[in-house]
Amino acid sequence: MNADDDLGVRRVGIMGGTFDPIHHGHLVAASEVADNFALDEVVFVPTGNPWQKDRREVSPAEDRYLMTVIATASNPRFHVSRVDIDREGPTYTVDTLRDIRAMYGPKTQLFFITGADALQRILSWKDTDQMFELAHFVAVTRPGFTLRTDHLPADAVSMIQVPAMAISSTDCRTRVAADKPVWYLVPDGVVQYIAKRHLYRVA
Ligand SMILES: Nc1ncnc2c1ncn2[C@@H]1O[C@H](COP(=O)(O)OP(=O)(O)OP(=O)(O)O)[C@@H](O)[C@H]1O
Ligand SMILES: O=C(O)c1ccc[n+]([C@@H]2O[C@H](COP(=O)([O-])O)[C@@H](O)[C@H]2O)c1
Repeated sequence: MNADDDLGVRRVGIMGGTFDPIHHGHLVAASEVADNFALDEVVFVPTGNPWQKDRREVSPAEDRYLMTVIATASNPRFHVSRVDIDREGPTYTVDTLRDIRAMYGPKTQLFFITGADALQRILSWKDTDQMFELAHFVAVTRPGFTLRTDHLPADAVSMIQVPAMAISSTDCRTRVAADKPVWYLVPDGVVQYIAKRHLYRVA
């Protein structure tokens, strides 16, 4: 138990991502941050309209949402929120944080989890000053990317080292398209969901 528990403050992690598909890199990142920051829970938030991704490549939101539900179902501290997929327009993290805060109430401390690659682009996101006021940002290491925070306000971001998972959603999609396996890169249920819905097949 930490000091915040005594005051009734709930520590909630937010793992935002396009999750097309969700893979073990996402799950390890969330689990490691939950452990390091004594989080009560982590809410996975699939994007609605990820405006910085190439839209042609993004699968329907309901497929990405369901894969996220399947991947997180076995962990009692992992949850999935529809706030970003149910909101119209481009997905901005400042809106995600406002919506989650409204749902959880003022006695909540929010921790937004992000990989090293996303952190490099974070100053191009919308309303970053407000974003940094709404949550503490936790950046995790990712193979192939340098984790640095010298361009960001010192007290807004923490960095942690997580076990290296050289997995990306892009690589998973490419593998499925080439008829190569994604077993053990993504949870078993997600492998089966991809096959059932014929996701990432070229024809
Ligand atoms: N292997 C990984 N290790 C650590 N963090 C990761 C890893 N993969 C993704 N992340 C982080 O998870 C968040 C969501 O990532 P996203 O859903 O875009 O997956 P992705 O693998 O980067 O996708 P894509 O290859 O389609 O760009 C981002 O903050 C990203 O930096
Ligand atoms: O707020 C923004 O402008 C913004 C711009 C790009 C990405 N994000 C968020 O960063 C998270 C990871 O995004 P992505 O595109 O790497 O899957 C996800 O929660 C996005 O909503 C947020």
